[in-house]
Amino acid sequence: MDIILASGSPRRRELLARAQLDFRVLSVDIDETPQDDELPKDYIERMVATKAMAAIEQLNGTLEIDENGTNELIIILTSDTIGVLPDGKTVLVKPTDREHAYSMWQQMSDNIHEVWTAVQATKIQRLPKGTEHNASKRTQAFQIIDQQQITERTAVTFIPLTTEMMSNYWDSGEPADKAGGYGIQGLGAAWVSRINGSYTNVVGLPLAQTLALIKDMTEGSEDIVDPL
Ligand SMILES: Cc1cn([C@H]2C[C@H](O)[C@@H](COP(=O)(O)OP(=O)(O)OP(=O)(O)O)O2)c(=O)[nH]c1=O
Repeated sequence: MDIILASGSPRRRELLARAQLDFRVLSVDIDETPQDDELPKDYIERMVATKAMAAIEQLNGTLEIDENGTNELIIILTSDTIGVLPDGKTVLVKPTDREHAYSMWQQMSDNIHEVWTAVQATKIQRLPKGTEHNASKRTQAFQIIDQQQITERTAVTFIPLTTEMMSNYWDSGEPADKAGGYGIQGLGAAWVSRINGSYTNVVGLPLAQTLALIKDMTEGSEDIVDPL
């Protein structure tokens, strides 16, 4: 069973590598803009599903890699991390600029927010040669045979933040590509007084839960993946 981590996040790659299983990485690029009034649950589930479809599209474009018909079953892992404010509605994504980061941090200062990471495992099978079909002029070489999603939540408490702290942190460059504009694994750790829940979930991939998902999806098959 091939495992593909469809993610451009170096953090996710590092976390999954700790499980010592073989996997390939594919970068996907999708529009991550939340829709108006989209609830966190709807947004995060839409994100992991859209990333999975984008990954399958990319695989369709690289047919020659699997031309000899080996590795017919593939599990694609996609993931998305957001912050959610105590109102249960406000989604914290990656900051678009300094002002956006400040406005998120002001709401997180001296407060508890949740970090949610959703993971989707999509099991696909390569169609036998000659049975690929055309949909919207693109050759579909795979069919989805199973897909499961999990969402893990971790409560994170921030210390009170001053404007100077926010300014210095933004200037470090660390916040730009991270949900809620901070990295608990980096300088952002100094702002976190407490967490309740999975640490790896905050960093972007709840490792134990992701491995359980992979195991569950491969159970009963010839090559069950049982990491560590
Ligand atoms: C809260 C928090 C988030 N993050 C990161 C995890 C995710 O990489 C990122 C949220 O953006 P995502 O859209 O979830 O992921 P991504 O764009 O980095 O990667 P891809 O979509 O290709 O899988 O924020 C941290 O690294 N540390 C933290 O403490």
